[in-house]
This record gives sequence, structure tokens and C-alpha cells, in this order.
Amino acid sequence: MRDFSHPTLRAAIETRATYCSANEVAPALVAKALSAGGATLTADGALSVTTGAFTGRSPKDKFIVRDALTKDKVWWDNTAAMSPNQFELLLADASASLADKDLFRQDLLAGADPRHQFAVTVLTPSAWHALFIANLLIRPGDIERGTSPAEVTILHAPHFKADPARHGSRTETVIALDMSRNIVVIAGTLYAGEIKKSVFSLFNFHAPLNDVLPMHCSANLNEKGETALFFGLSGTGKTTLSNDPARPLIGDDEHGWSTDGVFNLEGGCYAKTVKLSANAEPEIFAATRKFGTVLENVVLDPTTHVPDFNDTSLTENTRAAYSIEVLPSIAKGSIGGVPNTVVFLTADAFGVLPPIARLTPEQAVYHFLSGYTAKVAGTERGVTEPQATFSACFGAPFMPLHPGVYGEMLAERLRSSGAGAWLINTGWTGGGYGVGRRIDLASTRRLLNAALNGELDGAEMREDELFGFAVPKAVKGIAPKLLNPRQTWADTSAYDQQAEHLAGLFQQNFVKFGTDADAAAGPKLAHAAE
Ligand SMILES: Nc1ncnc2c1ncn2[C@@H]1O[C@H](COP(=O)(O)OP(=O)(O)O)[C@@H](O)[C@H]1O
Ligand SMILES: C=C(OP(=O)(O)O)C(=O)O
Repeated sequence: MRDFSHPTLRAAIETRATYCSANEVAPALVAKALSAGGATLTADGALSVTTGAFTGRSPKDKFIVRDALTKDKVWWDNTAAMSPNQFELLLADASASLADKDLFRQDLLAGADPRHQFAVTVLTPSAWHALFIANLLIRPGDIERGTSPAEVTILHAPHFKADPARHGSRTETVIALDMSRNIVVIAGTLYAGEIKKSVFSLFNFHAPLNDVLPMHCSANLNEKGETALFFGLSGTGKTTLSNDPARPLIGDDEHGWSTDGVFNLEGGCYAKTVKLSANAEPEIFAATRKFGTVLENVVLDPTTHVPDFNDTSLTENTRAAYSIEVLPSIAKGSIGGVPNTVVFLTADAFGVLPPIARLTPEQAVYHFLSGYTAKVAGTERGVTEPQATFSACFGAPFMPLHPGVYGEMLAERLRSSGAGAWLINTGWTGGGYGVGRRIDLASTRRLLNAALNGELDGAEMREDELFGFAVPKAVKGIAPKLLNPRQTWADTSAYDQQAEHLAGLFQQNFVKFGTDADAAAGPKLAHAAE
């Protein structure tokens, strides 16, 4: 990454912002957030905040500054371009809007591996957002500071409304990323997820240049210290399934795979809390009760201030943001070796894919590039029920380079590591969304563990006729019917039709970046998609 330099912003950061050292962050910012109003302490001492209408991410509000560095590199088809002049005006106007405000500054680090670490400064008028990002990234002092002088600066102006005519934005909400100077401006949205995903987006642009594969995945270790990765778009189970007391957590959501192994980009977790229960997800539930945890859009009982995770009246996208340190089982230094297992999590809203399938390396790359899943209600504004989508690399909104860049890096790493690859459907069975049901978490966990603990090595498999991947015929503790989705549908011909439809969608989607060789690892159809 390059050095950041912007005199006005630099001066604002140096002269006006309140600075908190690592160990005083939580008490200082919780107190400030409470005195600013709009925040409440839960019965257990977490900080609860609501974001009104600004409850989710909107990929349409994202802009990238097109300049000499990014011009030929950025592929991001869902992201609009902003001219360097428009960005400069946005930066100046957003900074000016904060001129009479108390600002909170967080100087943090991203990248647990010191060789790939960079400094991130966040400047915000909102104490709870400052606490959020302090929870999510690495606080200096938590690990040894790397030597890289690179810096990212995020100006967070959540109440500033962009002017489309002046700033070139689509609406009053804008997340603009200048990848040459590593400056981000976030305006017109209170959704805290934008801050962490901006850091991730910058990382995804720069990391391949340093031979690091950036990944939208969670990661954990087994008792032998072997690393497993869990890729998936929001809501498919990265956080939930990687939380397992028997498997120390490397990280929750964003990682790099360097020549030496895997490192967490962050230092915290951003868990969905919708329908969270102490029984099904005890570690995450316990984390929601810690001092310093930020609960976003979780409804509290007005008298007792006990969170009601079943109340989705504000949004489905209710969240808990906490430092990874509050979890009972975490990997030392948030790093792991070269992965042994790679899992792609997909929430199939059509109810067609089996709950688990083993992939060849070629199939793994095909599914990684395709990124088939459903957008689950809530995370993205406007999505109220599961919607089938192809999100390249299971994270298209955050991947600025052509998916082929990441795909080639994954292919090379799968080849050299010999890691096994699995596709796990955490979505629907017995019919699509509205007819069938979401596969229960206990079954998904059982299947995942069977894959991770070697139980399925040498197990008898059937080759799926349409998709070509290998599906186990029997897994201990799982009804055999569940393993074959066709048998879970009341109407098998409806299943066949839906499966062909989905296979056709895969083929149509793949045309945009697949070579013939890659496409051969995809579904086989008698009639190829036009
Ligand atoms: N079979 C399943 N596997 C994984 N998660 C499930 C399953 N069924 C329901 N869920 C729910 O789906 C959500 C997954 O969210 P999360 O793990 O935070 O996703 P991500 O980290 O990928 O954004 C959680 O609320 C979890 O309880
Ligand atoms: C925070 C987000 O995603 P994830 O659930 O994958 O962390 C997001 O997409 O805004």
C-alpha cells in the first residue's frame, strides 16, 4: 500500500480528535456514547444502539475513485466510478460538516501477520462507531506492530448527506474509496458494517500485489493445529459455524492466505444475532453479554434491558460487534498454517443443492468464481427474503479486481497445499424458500464435523448427475434422505425442473469469466445455456 497523505484531513486528525489508548477505549467510548444519547446499556452491560432507517449495507452506494492507479484494474461491476475531483469535493464537504463536532479517533491495525499489516485511522463523530471499529480491528499493543508504514484513513460522516449533482453519488448515502491514497469517506449511513468492509475492500485491492489471497471467510484450527476456511456471503454461516470451542478461532470474516499460511485481517467479530439462542450458539450468546460489546439494532425489553433476539421489528440484520478476545477458544496470534480444508458455504434458496458435497480442485475454483448463494434477508437494504445470486468469490461487493485474479490464486494454493474442498448448503431443503425449510443448524454442524474430522475420507459417495460433485451416501447422525435433496421434495419432477433451472443459471453466469476448461467443472446440461 502507499503512504497516505492529505494535508487537511491529516491536520484534522492531529489537532481535533480525541485519542484513547487501547485499554481505555471501552470505558471511555461507552461513557461518551451513553452521554451522547441514543445508546443504552443492556442488563449485562453491553452497549445497545439503533440506526433508524440506516440498517443495512447498500452496494449501490459504493463508489471507487477512478484514477491512474485503479483505471485498468478495477472490475467491480456493481460499483460506480467517481472522478478524483468529485471525491475531493466530497472529502472537503464531509470534513467541513464535522468542523463543530467532537471527533473520536481510533488508530488501529489490520492484518495479524506483521509482514502484511497496515495502520488504519478512523475519524468519526460517533463514539459507538469508534468503539465498533476498535472491537473489530486490532488494537495496537494487542500484537506486535508490523513495520509497514502504510496507512488507511477513514472519514466517517454518518449524518452528512451527499449531493448527487455535486459529488457524483447516486443518493445521499455514499461509501467512496480512493485506492491510490487509501482514503475512504462514508456518509449518509449509520450501518457500522460499512467501516469494516471498507478496510476489507482496500485490502482486496492491494493484497494480490503482495502475493496474498484476500478472502471473505472465517477460519479455525483443529486439535492438530490444521487450518480450515469457511467462505460465504453474508448470513450463510461463517461466524456461526466457525465458532466451536473444540476449534480455536483464527478469525470471523476476512483473511489473507500468504505463502506461509492464513492470517486474520481483523481482531473482532460481527455476528448476526437474529434468533440467537444460548443453546444453539453459546459462545456468541455469551459475547453479547460482555461490557464493550456493541449490539446494533437489537430490541431491548424497555424495563429490564434484556435483549430480545427474536424481535426483528427494526431489521433482520441485528448484530453484535465484539473483540475476538472475549471468546473462550481462539488461535494464538490469529494466524494458522496453510489450510487443509476449504469449505464454501452457500444458502441455496432453491433447495436443490445437497447439504454437503466434496469438490475436486477444479470444481472448487468453479464454485469459488461462481459464488452461488442467496442474499439472506437484512444485511443488504431492500432484501426482505432470500434471493438467489451469484456473488463472485463469495464476496463480490468487496472484491475490486477481476474474480479471475482471486480464482487463479486460489487454484494455485489448492494445488500446492492439497487442501480438500467442500460445498455446504446451509439453505433450503424439502423445497425452495417458501415451501421447504432451512437445514437445521445441528445437521449442518454434524456434516461439517464429519468433513473436518476425516470421517468422510474413503466414505461411499454418489456422483451428482447434474453438478458432478461427490455426495456422501451416509453420514452418522444424519437421515440418509437429507443427503439427497430430490428425496426431500414432495414432487420429484418439480425438483428436477428446479435443479435444471439452477444448473442453467450457473452456466449463464459463468460465461462472463470462465474459460472452457473452468466451465467443464460446472454443471452438465444436455442443452447448454444460450
Ligand atoms: N444450517 C445453518 N447453518 C448455519 N447457519 C444457520 C443455519 N440455519 C440457520 N442459521 C442462521 O443463519 C445465520 C448465519 O449467520 P452468520 O453465521 O453470522 O453468517 P455470516 O458470518 O456468514 O455472515 C445465523 O443467524 C444462524 O443462526
Ligand atoms: C457485514 C457484512 O457481511 P458479513 O455478514 O459477511 O460480515 C455485510 O455484508 O455488510
